[in-house]
Amino acid sequence: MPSPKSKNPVHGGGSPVLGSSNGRYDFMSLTKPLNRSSPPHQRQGSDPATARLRASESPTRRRGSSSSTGSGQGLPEEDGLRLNPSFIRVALSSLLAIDLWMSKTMGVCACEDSSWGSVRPLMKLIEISGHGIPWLAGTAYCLYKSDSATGQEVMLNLFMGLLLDLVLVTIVKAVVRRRRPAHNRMDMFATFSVDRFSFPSGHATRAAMCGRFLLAHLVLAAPLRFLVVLWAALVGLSRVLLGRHNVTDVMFGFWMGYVQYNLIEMLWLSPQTLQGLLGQLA
Ligand SMILES: CC(C)=CCC/C(C)=C/CC/C(C)=C/COP(=O)(O)O
Repeated sequence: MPSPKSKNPVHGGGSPVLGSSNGRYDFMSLTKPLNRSSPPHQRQGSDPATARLRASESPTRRRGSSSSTGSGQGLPEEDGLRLNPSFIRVALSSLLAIDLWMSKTMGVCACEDSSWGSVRPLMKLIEISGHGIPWLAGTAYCLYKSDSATGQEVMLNLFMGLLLDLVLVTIVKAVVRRRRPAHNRMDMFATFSVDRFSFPSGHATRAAMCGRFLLAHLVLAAPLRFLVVLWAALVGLSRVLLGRHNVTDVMFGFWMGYVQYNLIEMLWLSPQTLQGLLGQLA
């Protein structure tokens, strides 16, 4: 049965607020109970004695109660609880709208005809510098060429980190399935089918993870450290400028890559661990 509020939402008294009914946003009362399905005589605590008892209960117990008194005393709390999901939904929708608007506005290199179309080749060069294939191939080459045990250990862990990154990003993309921005041209080099999804940006996760890895294990000189940070930031920025991603894809990607580096440190493969693993395999 349709709720009387959805028929005439503003006539409920109290302050109207946004809420969702049947997937559409309606106005709801802040001061009237929402559940009208049970008749008033079946509601708990409708007699004055029970209402007094309930009023003396601790806030925690009152919060746990699922009924409305109709007296107005416990209502703001209960309504507050009911309103939270709607508020979160409205906040998320607003954030999403801001994200889409910012991403579209910033996608100034999305194609040659775009306002910054002339910078597109440079952005695509930065894109390749954060691609998985050059990173995996370069790390494998350094691992092969390295003649010190420390060098091999570092390169091996970087390689494992890059594989871990590919797996985690693939899983998250497959679960979230967020489409790339409409203004993106799908002319990326060497992509998997899951790369038609945009959340999170694989380039951003790689840039953050490899950036942290380089700073912690390989790059010591201050100017070079600055360049590493600049490179990671440019990789992220280029994803939005090229129209490949929304801003939130890149921000989440940076966070995910940052956390992935912590995972590499936790799972760090020492030469002893490696020898043990290889020994078990042999
Ligand atoms: C050896 C092997 C399995 C290599 C795969 C490397 C590869 C194709 C990585 C995909 C890189 C890519 C296009 C990621 C998408 O990045 P977004 O920033 O657009 O999410």
